[in-house]
Amino acid sequence: MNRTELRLALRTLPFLDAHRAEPARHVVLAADPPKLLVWDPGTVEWLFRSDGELDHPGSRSLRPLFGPHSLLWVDGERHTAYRRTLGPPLRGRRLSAYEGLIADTVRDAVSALRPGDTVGLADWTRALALRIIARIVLGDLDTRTERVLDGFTAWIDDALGSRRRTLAHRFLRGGLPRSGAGLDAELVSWARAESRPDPPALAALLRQADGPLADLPDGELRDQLVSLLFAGHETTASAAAWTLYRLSRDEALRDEVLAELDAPGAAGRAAPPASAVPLLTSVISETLRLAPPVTVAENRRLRAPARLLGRNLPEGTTLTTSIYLAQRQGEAFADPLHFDPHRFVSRRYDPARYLPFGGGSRRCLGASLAMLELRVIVAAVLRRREWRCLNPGSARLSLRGHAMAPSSRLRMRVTACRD
Ligand code: HEM
Repeated sequence: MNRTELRLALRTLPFLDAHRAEPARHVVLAADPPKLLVWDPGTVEWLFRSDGELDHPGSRSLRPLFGPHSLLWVDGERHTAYRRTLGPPLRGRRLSAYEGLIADTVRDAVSALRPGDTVGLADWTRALALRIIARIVLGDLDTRTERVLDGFTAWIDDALGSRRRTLAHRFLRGGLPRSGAGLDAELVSWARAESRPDPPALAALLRQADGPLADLPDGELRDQLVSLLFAGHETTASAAAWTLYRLSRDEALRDEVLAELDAPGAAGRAAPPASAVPLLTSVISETLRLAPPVTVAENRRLRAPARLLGRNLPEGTTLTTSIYLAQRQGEAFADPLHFDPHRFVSRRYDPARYLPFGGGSRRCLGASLAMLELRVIVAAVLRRREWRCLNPGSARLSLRGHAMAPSSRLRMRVTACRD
């Protein structure tokens, strides 16, 4: 790791902010083999369009956590088979089958919030999002599986919970802590157990898959479970926390969103459709713009030389798209550092400039699920509770592994129940 990469690893956000106005819209991180961080829209568009001819090697920090078989970095027919198995249930009409399960999980979490309670916002949304994705991936929860989730959380906290510890693990101890054979075995046995048939647990769909995914070995199944649980909760939790925080700080905006939730089309629906709540959807979109939970898309590596960014780049070059910087450019977003949800109402942005879920053939598999969860969580909290932030000074962007989450110090005090 050279000095530029070290600066990026140690002081990520200051490093990125310092390059925001860089006219070339890329930074060379390493020379041999070349590694570039890019946010030039033409290059981002090319990368997404060329995805089928690129390798996706994964990142140094996440690869050891998710394992070598994770669908995040397999390529070719195995990757296609994973997307064909897991993609359709997570969008369109099949996704709505999970609405009840999501709404029930959110209802229980909100019911537990009593007036006078103080909660760490990031931890609260993280625990909730993990319960939701665990029920979608693995099936329903009982006391034994609750303990498995506790073990999963303890492991992820150890690996990523503190930036300093994460860096110490990586640089001083030779890598992030592994999940351990016990936790892996428990996850696999949960995934292989009979689960509710409807809506199906994603693990059951993997168990029943044929073609390249028939008879998945335990090790490969474990990598997909960890990948789905992790990718499916840290991200959504971060977006939920930021959205709830923004709304708690802006009463007028909160009242506008509440009025929308009371209007025909949304009233009485725990999972209001996006079309019925355009302002709420815009608040979420603007939150994902300024605080993208995933700051960089997956690494893309050239299999053949290419001319990009005015340079001749050799085979083996790694290009990493900076979602954070792409979404803070003034030519696409007027007054780019200002939080303004109305910029998203009845407006769509170029997918190479607004890309919280990445793009191309690796675009986030859970994008529609995440947006649905966010609508359900925000609608339930706004309708049923009033709370205020006790320490807005802690509402700074901070990194947790690759995810950009609010600091775990950010606390909310529940002031009233509306039920
Ligand atoms: C707000 C929430 C979320 C955000 C911002 C987010 C963002 C992303 C991004 C940026 C990528 C990389 C895309 C690329 O490189 O082009 C990705 C990949 C992925 N995400 Fe999400 N994600 C979210 C929620 C979820 C959820 C709920 C799931 C659960 C299924 C999920 C599963 C995945 C998977 C499996 C991939 C790898 C796709 C592939 O390589 O084919 N994500 N996500």
